[in-house]
Amino acid sequence: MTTTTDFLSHLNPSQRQAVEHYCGPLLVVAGAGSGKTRALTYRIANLILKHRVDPENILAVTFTNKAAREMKERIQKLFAEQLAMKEHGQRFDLLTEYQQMQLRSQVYKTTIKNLWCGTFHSLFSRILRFDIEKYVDEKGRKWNRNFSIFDESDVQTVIKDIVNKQLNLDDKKFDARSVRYAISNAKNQGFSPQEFEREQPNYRGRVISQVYSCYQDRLAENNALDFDDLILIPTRLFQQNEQVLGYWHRKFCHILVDEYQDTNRTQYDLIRLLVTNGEESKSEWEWRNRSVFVVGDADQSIYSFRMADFTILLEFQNDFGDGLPDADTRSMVKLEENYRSCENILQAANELIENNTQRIDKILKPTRGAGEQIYCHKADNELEEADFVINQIQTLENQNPEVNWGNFAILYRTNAQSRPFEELLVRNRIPYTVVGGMKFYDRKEIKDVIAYLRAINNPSDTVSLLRVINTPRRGIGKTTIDALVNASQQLGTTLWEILSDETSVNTLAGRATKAVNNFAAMISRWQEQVATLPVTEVLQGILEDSGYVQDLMNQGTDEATDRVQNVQELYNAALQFQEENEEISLRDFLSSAALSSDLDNLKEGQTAVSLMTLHSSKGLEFPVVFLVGLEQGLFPGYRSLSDPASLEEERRLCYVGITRAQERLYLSFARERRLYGSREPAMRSQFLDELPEELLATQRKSYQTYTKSASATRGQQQTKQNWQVGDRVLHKTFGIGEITHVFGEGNKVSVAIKFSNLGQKIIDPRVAQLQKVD
Ligand SMILES: Nc1ncnc2c1ncn2[C@@H]1O[C@H](COP(=O)(O)OP(=O)(O)OP(=O)(O)O)[C@@H](O)[C@H]1O
Ligand SMILES: [Mg+2]
Repeated sequence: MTTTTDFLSHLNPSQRQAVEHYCGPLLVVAGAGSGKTRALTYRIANLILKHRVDPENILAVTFTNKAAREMKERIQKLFAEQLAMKEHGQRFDLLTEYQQMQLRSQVYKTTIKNLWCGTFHSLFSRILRFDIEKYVDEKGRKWNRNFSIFDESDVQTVIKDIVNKQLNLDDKKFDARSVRYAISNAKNQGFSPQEFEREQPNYRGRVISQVYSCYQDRLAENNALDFDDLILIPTRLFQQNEQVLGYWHRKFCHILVDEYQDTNRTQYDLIRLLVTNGEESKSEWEWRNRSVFVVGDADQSIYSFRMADFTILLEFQNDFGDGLPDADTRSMVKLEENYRSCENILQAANELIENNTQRIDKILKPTRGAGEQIYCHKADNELEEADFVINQIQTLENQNPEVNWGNFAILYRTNAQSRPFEELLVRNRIPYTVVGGMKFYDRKEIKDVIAYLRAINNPSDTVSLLRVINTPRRGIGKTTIDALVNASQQLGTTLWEILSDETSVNTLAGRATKAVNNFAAMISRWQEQVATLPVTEVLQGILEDSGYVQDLMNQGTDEATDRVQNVQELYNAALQFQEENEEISLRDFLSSAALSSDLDNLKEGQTAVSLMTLHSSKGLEFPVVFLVGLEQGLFPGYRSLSDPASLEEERRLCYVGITRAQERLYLSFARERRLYGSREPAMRSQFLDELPEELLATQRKSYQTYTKSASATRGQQQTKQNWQVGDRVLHKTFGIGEITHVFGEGNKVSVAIKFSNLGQKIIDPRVAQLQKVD
């Protein structure tokens, strides 16, 4: 008979030490692929199985929704295996399908559904659905439980409106994007508009703080929150209200955080408040039956542009170990074996990251064989690079029966790089997903339908009402809408209060009176029914009543048919949501929709090539990885070339990319690239030069075939000017340097020169009047 802790045999001794840790703080630091996430997952299982912790008392924070789902699936599997032995005396995989299904559903009901496991945003939006009514902001404003979550495009709409109409600012100087970024930064640092204004030394900053203040007014008027609020407001609420904090502190006795190196200050504040109940430190006694367990790798900290701060990880032991004897030795575990990547890949990653100065040295030992060499491909341009990658994918897929499309990932620095790969994948009929690209929930038709649901759920949500009031067209024109909006602004009421009052509508809406009244009556009707009907019925009902789908069908174009299918897919999502969740009200569905991304659609074992930015690839692994666009100015990015700290961040990003690969890694760069419109010569990334040469193979054969076809389309190759790699040259400003690359042909030639103090620069020799020196 198997015991309940048998699953611990899947762990090495250090992982086991981490998993079996029960009370107090514990930090697990280790390099990529060393089983940190596995340790965290198993620890949850161990808390429940061995220490009999109620799943409701566990809070597990992951970096993506996909990671949360995977974690829950793993735990479900572990538990089902345990139950199989206990109830049937058999291994799970030997049971009948029916028995397996029964066990899984039993585990789901008793454990998984009660576990609080998700991203910071999803977990804390759930907490706000309980408690936001107890929160009061600095101006005394309140929100109710049905709050809407504004996504990026809602936020941009609101900001544009404030800049252009409310404050009459020049939208070139105060473009919505940069203003939004500044406001988001302020929020991530925990500043209210007033606090932010006090920090501003100049005119621009003060104007932005004014926009911030108006923006907060709008959010409050709409009973809405943005993504940053989902973190900031719980922090404030916890600081404001001891009882609320006390409740959640008592509830979550065990808190676990994955990817802790990418936590920002406000997220950290939240965790700290929950762990300590707002007290300075905890004595040994107070840690009884309580723990905080975080795992991370400072070398994989890649979100500093979102204010992530890996010193939070480095300070963990001081932060939470205060008041404990020998906190230093007791509260940290290091993992040193890498289980993911073949030795060559791992060695390349290790050598690369050693070039960073800001790091703590750590050991990462291979457990797998050397594997293949890393292939480095030099392409003529971005099209030929894509050609190379897709060819390799096809060849590997054809040659190996056990390989499927899901084994491949193409990773790039910026989203804009995906297009040539996508085009070739489509042309070759290879299934693929773009992770984190155009999100399903960003599509127009989905946003329209969601806006209907949001307006029903939260009638104060003017942004949503305005989106659907005349979609599909029902004869409510701009003049009527303006009149209604103006009236609401002048009276200081919500738009809905005007719309739902027939007398006001009759006075204001002119010829559109009937249409407006019908629209308002339709929304009210569904508002009344929402409490008693499942989401799917509300959705179907509003789609019929509003004529939205009918209108699309009448259009009869391919595009409209696509849109109808997407709306159908949303219905499927609602259905799935109802089947999977306990809390199935419309507001919960809207929260989950607002927080999902395409990353969620990538299911385990799915057979499609994955395309994503390096940032989205964190925590994932693939047998074959193509890391493309390794060029100076692209990766590392242009701005980081003159800023050592951000160069180190780019290097960490490269480390993340390399360590996603399990068996094969391909690196590529192009000599010339068209990006954002213009075609520019490019130079191989310095990161390539930082990798051990003996591990790299250049694919001569395929390189030659590809260059042949590419140059054939361009016509005869012209001879280069007499500049050659290795030439020593004198530049009138930068002094003497050595040519490392020659780009372009004929009179379009440019050269890369390495200057001893300045690094490499690309220069047009004619403009710079370069002179050769001996
Ligand atoms: N003790 C072990 N024995 C065998 N395989 C293991 C062990 N621990 C982890 N693995 C496997 O190694 C791979 C990497 O594990 P995991 O994703 O947990 O690493 P990680 O440290 O979280 O990586 P990252 O830093 O990229 O997030 C996974 O496929 C996992 O199943
Ligand atoms: Mg991990």
